[in-house]
Parts: sequence; C-alpha cells; structure tokens
Amino acid sequence: MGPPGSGKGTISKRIAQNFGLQYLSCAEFLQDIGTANETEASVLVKSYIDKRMLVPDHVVTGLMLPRLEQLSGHSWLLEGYPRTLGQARALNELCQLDMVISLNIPYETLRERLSDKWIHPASGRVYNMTFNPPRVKGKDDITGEALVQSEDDKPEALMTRLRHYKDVAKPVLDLYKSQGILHAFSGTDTDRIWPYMNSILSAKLPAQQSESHLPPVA
Ligand SMILES: Nc1ncnc2c1ncn2[C@@H]1O[C@H](COP(=O)(O)OP(=O)(O)OP(=O)(O)O)[C@@H](O)[C@H]1O
Ligand SMILES: O=c1ccn([C@@H]2O[C@H](COP(=O)(O)OP(=O)(O)O)[C@@H](O)[C@H]2O)c(=O)[nH]1
Repeated sequence: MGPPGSGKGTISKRIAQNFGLQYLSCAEFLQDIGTANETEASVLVKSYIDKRMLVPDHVVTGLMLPRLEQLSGHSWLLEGYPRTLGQARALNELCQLDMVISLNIPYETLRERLSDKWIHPASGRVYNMTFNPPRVKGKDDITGEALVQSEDDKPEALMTRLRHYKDVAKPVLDLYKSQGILHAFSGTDTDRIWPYMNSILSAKLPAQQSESHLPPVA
C-alpha cells in the first residue's frame, strides 16, 4: 500500500523478482479486463477506469478472488489490492495474509517524482527521467513507441488523489495493524528502502525463493 507515486509498482516488481513471488497488479489486471473483448464486466470496469474512479468493491473483488484462487499453491504479491476496507474484508475471507507493506513517502518527493514520470500506455511500463530514464528520451525501451505524461500526475490532481488515498487507506491500514502484519517503510526512494525491506522479507520468506523459476503472472 502507498500513495500515488510512492513506488509501489517499482518495489513490487523488485520484491517479486528477488523472492520468486507471483506478482499481480490489480490496476494492470483491471486494465486488461477493460480492454479485453466486450463483456458486461469489461464495459463496467472500463467505465470506472476511464473516470479514474475506483471500481466498486463487489466488482473488483468478484474478479480478483477467482484470479487468486488460480494461484493457490504459489506465494504471491498483490499490488493495489485491497484498497478499501470492503476489499480487505473480502480478501480476509479467502486467506490470511503474511505481510502487508505500506510505503510512507514525503509529499515533496511524490510531487517531484510524478512531475517527472512518463509511461508507455500500451504496456504500463513506467519511467522517471532521473531514477530510471528510458534508453532513448521519450521512447519506450522495448517497443520504441512514444511515452506520455498523465494529467493525473500534475500537482493539483496529486493533492486530490493523496487526500483520497489517505481517507480510503486508513481503515485498511488500521485493520492490518491490529492483525500485527503491517510493516511500514519510510524514505525518499526505493533504493534506500530496499535494504530494510529485503532483510525483513528474507527473514520471513526464505523457503519461497525456490519458486523463482515460475513464469510471471502479469
Ligand atoms: N483495488 C482497486 N479497487 C478498485 N479499483 C481499482 C483498484 N485498483 C485499481 N483500480 C482501478 O484501476 C485504475 C488505475 O489504478 P492505478 O492504481 O494505476 O491508478 P490510481 O488509482 O490513479 O492509483 P495511484 O493514484 O495509486 O497511482 C483506478 O483508477 C481504478 O479505476
Ligand atoms: O525511488 C524511486 C521510486 C520510483 N520512482 C519513480 O516514481 C514514479 C512512481 O513510481 P511507481 O509507478 O512505482 O509508483 P506507484 O504509483 O506504483 O506507487 C515512477 O516514475 C518511478 O520511476 C523514483 O523516481 N524513485
């Protein structure tokens, strides 16, 4: 969990790769559904994504939980789900989480980062012009296609998104704190947070490293 721009995608991919976890990003999963063949679910999901609103709990949960059930027998890392208390309660019914990671990143860092963030819309690959720049300025490393900046990442929109994140995430974080599984990490960048996270995860996940040969999910 973490506010927009806190590095959830960046650190999740690193964790999944280092510990051989199956990685599932809720936003990417919903994006794929929204752009798949037209079904009732795909139209509904797309309508919320286009409005930049959270897909209702019962819809997203109805899609995510069956997907997770397909992964039973593997260790996984979820990014961007659960985001609401309703989603967290539904996930609790399916399984007991081992660990929840929360990223606390200063506002000024988020603002600077997002104003420098570029994405490749077709794949969701994310770049930052100083932290992880593309090989060729303005072009995706894999396809060579143009990168774009999101209106959502401008400072005014960011304040609104941050406020929304805090309101919605607080009861979820409180729930996981009360279960004793919440680990919060503070810092200004992924590379500085990583050594602490790595040592905590290494103590908890040694047996799961053997799954690293599995193909990625998303
Ligand atoms: N757990 C979720 N529950 C409901 N909708 C979700 C969830 N995760 C993603 N979505 C949908 O996918 C869209 C994109 O999600 P994503 O996390 O990339 O962007 P975002 O909501 O702007 O988040 P952030 O502000 O953290 O970057 C959201 O606007 C929402 O419509
Ligand atoms: O230590 C970091 C971590 C991330 N980023 C950049 O910050 C932006 C947001 O990262 P990400 O998409 O991982 O964050 P999320 O929105 O998923 O939390 C991206 O441009 C990253 O390249 C950065 O500059 N420094």
